[in-house]
Amino acid sequence: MQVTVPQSRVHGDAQVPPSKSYTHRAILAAGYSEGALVRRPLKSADTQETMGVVEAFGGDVAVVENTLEIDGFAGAPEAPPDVIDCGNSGTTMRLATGAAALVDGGTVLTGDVSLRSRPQAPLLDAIEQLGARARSTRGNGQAPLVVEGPVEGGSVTIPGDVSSQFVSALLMAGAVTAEGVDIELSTELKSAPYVDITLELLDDFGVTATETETGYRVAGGQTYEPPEGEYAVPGDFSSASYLLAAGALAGDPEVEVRGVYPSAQGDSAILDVLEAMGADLDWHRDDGRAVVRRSELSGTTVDVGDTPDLLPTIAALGAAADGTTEIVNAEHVRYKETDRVSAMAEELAKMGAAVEEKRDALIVHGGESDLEGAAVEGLGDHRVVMALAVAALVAEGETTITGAEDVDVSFPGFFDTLYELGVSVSRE
Ligand SMILES: O=C(O)C1=C[C@@H](OP(=O)(O)O)[C@@H](O)[C@H](O)C1
Ligand SMILES: C=C(OP(=O)(O)O)C(=O)O
Repeated sequence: MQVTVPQSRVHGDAQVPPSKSYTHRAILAAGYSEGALVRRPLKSADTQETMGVVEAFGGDVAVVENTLEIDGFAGAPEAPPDVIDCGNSGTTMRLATGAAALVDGGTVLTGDVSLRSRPQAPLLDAIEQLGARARSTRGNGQAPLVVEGPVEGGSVTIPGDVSSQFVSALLMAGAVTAEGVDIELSTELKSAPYVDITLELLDDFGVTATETETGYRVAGGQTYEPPEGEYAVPGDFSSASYLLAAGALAGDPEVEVRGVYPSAQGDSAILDVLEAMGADLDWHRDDGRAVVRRSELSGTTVDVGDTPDLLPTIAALGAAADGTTEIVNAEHVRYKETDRVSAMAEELAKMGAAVEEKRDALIVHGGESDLEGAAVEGLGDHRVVMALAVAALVAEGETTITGAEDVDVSFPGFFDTLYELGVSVSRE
């Protein structure tokens, strides 16, 4: 699907969708339990893949209105009856690979063309360190993957600068091993707040895991069980970032974003980034509302080491702001659904932005000329599509974006929400 977004003003209020990261973890944690309810889950393409994983390992997931009723596999995933296809979802593949290490038997995992190009080797290597077999069928560290368990637990050394999801996967699986898992990081950890999300979610399911001086540790023999048998998912700050950015660039005069309560989500930093760029906003933390008014923005420097998913949004903001925006510590942002550093450089350039790409940084020289509507590509990446739609709000004329259906990965109602905020989006 291609969408056309005309230069527009936005006004009104919008509810953010539930968090993708918490939903994935809650579904799998319920899978590791005897059974649990997950309230207000994100229903999207990626979280659907994680529901499939729980079923593949012997659990059951029923969608009943706004709740997932999950029968778990009680810490003992069964050998899946078929190949597990994780679609486009890196989180699903990494968390499922961790669970596969517990299976007394073999698990084969694959995904779409994007996911089959993303790095998995450090996780495979960690599982081998725990004594199981874990291979990439092509020997290139990418899916398809074959994992043959079971592991009993133990110690692993793993780099932290490729994906934090490897750590999250080992912690979630490690809790139900006999011996537990000790993770030593051999490099600095990127995307660290996502491990904090994992620790918080584990705690909510009655599982203890801790940060150590050199990494993380989870004791074995633990049982997943949320209080009262249920867990409610909070709102998603990565998704909120597009709506907040839309308000700052094109609010007429303001947009109210609802469902943004203080959270372990690193991407809540979007509010600080917007303030640093000069946005006029109020974050009412107690009632989870942020009101953002159209503002003259100026460039800033943002380190996205902790917040890789904000890069596309910040790049779009930078293209419309005065002065230079430097997005640094961004090398790991190249290992996503697409290489987002080069994707944003190329697509924003088509809209007239002056963008410089470095291996680990994206430098956007905003305000040198006005953005112009253009034909741009979503490149199979939901966040690229949404960030380009935000830039389109302030680009002269109209912008067409290909692959707009990819928003289904994390924010299925994204274009409906823009429409409700007053943007005459057309789809073909
Ligand atoms: O664990 C998670 O929920 C996620 C971790 C991050 O990935 P990396 O840890 O691979 O950077 C993030 O980019 C992704 O969207 C979601
Ligand atoms: C990178 C992302 O997700 P995943 O790693 O789960 O594919 C994302 O949502 O931006």
